[in-house]
Amino acid sequence: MTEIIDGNAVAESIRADLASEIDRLADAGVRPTLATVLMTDDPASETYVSMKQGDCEEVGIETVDVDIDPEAPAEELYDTIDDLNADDDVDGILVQMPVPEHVDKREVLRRIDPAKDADGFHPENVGRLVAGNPRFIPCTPHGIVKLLDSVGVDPEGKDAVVVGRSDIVGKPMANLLVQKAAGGNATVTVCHSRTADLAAKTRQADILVAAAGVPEMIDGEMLSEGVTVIDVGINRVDADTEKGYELVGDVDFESAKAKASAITPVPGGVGPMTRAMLLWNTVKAAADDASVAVDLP
Ligand SMILES: Nc1nc(=O)c2c([nH]1)NC[C@@H]1CN(c3ccc(C(=O)N[C@@H](CCC(=O)O)C(=O)O)cc3)C=[N+]21
Repeated sequence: MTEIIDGNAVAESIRADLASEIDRLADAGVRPTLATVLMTDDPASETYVSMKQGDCEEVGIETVDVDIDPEAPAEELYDTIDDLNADDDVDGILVQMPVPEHVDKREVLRRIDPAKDADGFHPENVGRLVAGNPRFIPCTPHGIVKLLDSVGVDPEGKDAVVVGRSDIVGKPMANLLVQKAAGGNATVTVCHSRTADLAAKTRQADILVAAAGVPEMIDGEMLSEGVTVIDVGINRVDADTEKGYELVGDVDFESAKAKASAITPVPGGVGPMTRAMLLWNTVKAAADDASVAVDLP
């Protein structure tokens, strides 16, 4: 029987644990606050940001919600970041990606105070992760480590194959899987659009993480029996539904499920975990700032 990994349930349990740590912080007079900055009209981005705000409300994290006209000069975003950095009430900052073309994305990531970097994308935090001394771990790969743990899959000694080398998922995922710490000690192969004979690599996988952003590119033919499949893809494809689209992953679910011992669905797999670990980073930022000890899940 293939286990369907329930990201909603794991995320719910992490939120419950975080909520009790947030109560503990409240006793110490600390109220974690996350600022979200949205500089786009993209409906998917708007949906994600409003879901993140709903999660915050559920666990007792305050939110500051900044909307910037996508046509505004880049300086407006840079100034907003400076203001949020200087605001003692703000613990975590998230600038929703992608930002418009005329904004320098690298400048955005550099500009966020690394101590408030709820995404873990600042070069200092990336460096710390690679050096084996992480502070904020990027939310999607961090959530995937928790999902593997939830089904008792320990990466140690296993062959892990990551498809996709993005800065926000593929690269930090590979780093976590190879690190000398819990959730790591795997043998990691990172594949991408220039990989020759992708299927030969993916068939080696005990753990397959699909994060290329290409709908259903990984199918059962490319997998070996017993693999654990983690599907990071959240692709909106046109469909005859009420919303006019449906969500599909980077994995062809049915054929992959036939080979897998465990697999994440889309939706309801990795997505909810990305949001849960954003809360985790925000609580950590607030606790570190106030020098209050917390026991994070
Ligand atoms: N600075 C920044 N940080 C991010 O973490 C970030 C970002 N920018 N830009 C966009 C991506 C995408 N992302 C998602 C998170 C959760 C779901 C999620 O919860 N999905 C639900 C369903 C969503 C739906 O119904 O549309 C699920 O998979 O079950 C999706 C996508 C965070 N991102």
